[in-house]
Amino acid sequence: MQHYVERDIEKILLSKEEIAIRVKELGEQISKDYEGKDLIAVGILRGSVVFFSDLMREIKIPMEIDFMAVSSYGQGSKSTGSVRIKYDMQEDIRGKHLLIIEDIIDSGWTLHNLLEQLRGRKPESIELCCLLNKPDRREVEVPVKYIGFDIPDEFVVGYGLDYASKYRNYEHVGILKRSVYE
Ligand SMILES: O=P(O)(O)OC[C@H]1O[C@H](OP(=O)(O)OP(=O)(O)O)[C@H](O)[C@@H]1O
Ligand code: HPA
Repeated sequence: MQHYVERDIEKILLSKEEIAIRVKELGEQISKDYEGKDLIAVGILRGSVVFFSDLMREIKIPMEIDFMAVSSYGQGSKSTGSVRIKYDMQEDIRGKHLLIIEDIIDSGWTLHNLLEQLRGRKPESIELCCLLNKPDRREVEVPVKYIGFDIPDEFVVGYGLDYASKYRNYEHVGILKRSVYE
């Protein structure tokens, strides 16, 4: 059966096979960097769920997991200011090494604002891990230690990423046809 997403995408940007190779590399790097450390990985809902579940299985050291859901104020023309926490993590991160897992960094405001808030909770360290990075869209500098892929300024869906809450359940990352959103 043809996947419904295929009707609406221009082309596949990253196949599930390419993604799997890169996710394995990231998992190996994270496993080395955090060996002997108290690691907690926190996934940002909802876009990161597919990446998160694949990545955690490539991390070969003890770890905790948790989740948050956030939204930036002023979506569209995303502005400075705070991020609204819609669902907070359940674990206390004081003294732990926190690794935030995101699907994509675009303007950078979501992660910039989230970092500000989480620093106040006094984790031992905080690092960011994003599957996708759109460097051409950045409005604020954000230190992302682990990046899966730099991608062009195109709207992408699949592997957890959505447009209007659809397309998350597509196994590849595809470029959405402009006719879908213009
Ligand atoms: O760098 P920025 O310009 O701030 O954009 C990146 C954010 O936008 C997306 O979230 P979205 O609000 O679409 O929520 P979702 O994860 O539920 O899809 C994505 O998951 C990041 O959180
Ligand atoms: O290209 C994208 N796709 C899905 N969600 C996003 N949020 C920022 N950029 C994107």
